[in-house]
Amino acid sequence: MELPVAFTDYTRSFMGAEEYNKLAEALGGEQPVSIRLNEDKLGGSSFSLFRASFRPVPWAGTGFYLPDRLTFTFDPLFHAGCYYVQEAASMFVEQALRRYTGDVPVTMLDLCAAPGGKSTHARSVLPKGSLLVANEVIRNRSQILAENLTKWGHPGVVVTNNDPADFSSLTDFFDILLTDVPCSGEGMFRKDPVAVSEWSPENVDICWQRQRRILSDIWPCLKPEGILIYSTCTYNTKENEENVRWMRDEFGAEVLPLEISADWNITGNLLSGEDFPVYRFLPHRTKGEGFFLAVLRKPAGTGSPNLTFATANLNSASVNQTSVSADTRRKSRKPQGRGAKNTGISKEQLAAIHPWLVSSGDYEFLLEGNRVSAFSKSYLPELSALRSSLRILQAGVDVAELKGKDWIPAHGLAMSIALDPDAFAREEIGREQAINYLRKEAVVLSEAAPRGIVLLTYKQIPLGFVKNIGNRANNLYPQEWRIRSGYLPEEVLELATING
Ligand SMILES: C[S@@+](CC[C@H](N)C(=O)[O-])C[C@H]1O[C@@H](n2cnc3c(N)ncnc32)[C@H](O)[C@@H]1O
Repeated sequence: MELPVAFTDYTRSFMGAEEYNKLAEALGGEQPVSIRLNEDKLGGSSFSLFRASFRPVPWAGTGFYLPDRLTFTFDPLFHAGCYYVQEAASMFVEQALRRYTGDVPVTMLDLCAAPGGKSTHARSVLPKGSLLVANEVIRNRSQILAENLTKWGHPGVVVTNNDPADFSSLTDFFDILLTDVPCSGEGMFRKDPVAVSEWSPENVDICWQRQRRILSDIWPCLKPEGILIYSTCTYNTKENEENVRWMRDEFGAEVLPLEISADWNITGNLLSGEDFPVYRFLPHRTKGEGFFLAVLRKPAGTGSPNLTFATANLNSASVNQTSVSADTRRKSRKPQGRGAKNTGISKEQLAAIHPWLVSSGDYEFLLEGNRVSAFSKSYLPELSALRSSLRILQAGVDVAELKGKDWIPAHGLAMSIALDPDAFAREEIGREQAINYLRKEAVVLSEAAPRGIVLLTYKQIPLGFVKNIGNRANNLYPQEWRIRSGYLPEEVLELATING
């Protein structure tokens, strides 16, 4: 691989020639393939099977290296949210979450979340009863984020589409912040040739300045003693150690250690004269791409400082917009609840869909026009506060839409782990039919199949709904998520096959 000369010179200067040469050699080598399984959907037995057959990613309880790339697009279990294809090093976020969350539910913001690798991961690792807000500033990427989180199926998620500065009124709101910031992407050189062609020293400078602006914007939203996890997929110290040092000095943050095993071959601080704990993954030492992570704690009892960060090159957004106190926030706009007025939906109609969720009493059923979603009652004040400042794409489980007199269950419900398994008639289908269904083509079920709304399953995992009218079944799969490729590879390597 031909690397930019300025990158080579700079990286060699802080890594040393020997280490740099090994890195450069590894960048020309093969990329490992890794996935993270969804324990909530697959259950325990899949994990033991995988552990017996594949090498686990040592720092992630549900991560595995695969010998070959699965044919993800044509694997129904991929579309059903049973696993996420994720680069192994970035699964290290799990160590930070496990070390600094206990058993008590937390409110977490994943600020730069699309396409959703770390959000889906965090959602699997956070203490039970926690709320995750997953945000992405770029509109079309936020749709992909929402899709991936819907498929992952956890009900305790809000997806937003905002700039970091839009969070400014949510002071002292989150217990955990994850800032997996946009970066110069040196750690992706092996995976993505575009990252090499787009690299320049000027871009590194733009990146570290943008990262500081993002951090300044979001820091006030962290509660005192809250935890910020900072990560990049780049090697240079400007976007890594120097930004962590800047947060330490500017915000009074404490840089925290993680427990790691020597076998993981993680590299520490490479900034001369500093030894605060940071965690670097270098591809010649660990099986994965380049990754950097540090954990910082906000000092106790400091009200949020009014931080501003100005850069010469960027339009810096001020964070000093009008702030509301936590009390005022809690009194703000209440989401429309059960039996809300002016929707034309009666309490009786709404009651008919409550049994579709397990523990339905834990949820508030929220109406928007003819659509109903279910959101945890424990987080309604937080949802109100989020609603008052952010653009929310989805909150909780999308349950159903009333069409005429009939409730049509939403695809989000089929994907959700909150779905009551006995709520709908089920029909198990084979691979070919599953692919047709995911292409949103017509599906014909067996003569014996039940009529009406039927939940299709593949290997007993819910794939989505159809309305079976006998000679055909109307496909209720979301049009925008359908498999567009008409091509079907002759040999398909899917999770179900390699999982025995
Ligand atoms: C490294 S990627 C995130 C990857 C994601 N965390 C995951 O694990 O799948 C960084 C994200 O930041 C978003 N981004 C770009 N500019 C941004 C900005 N100014 N503020 C916040 N996020 C930004 C990008 O669109 C991108 O989705």
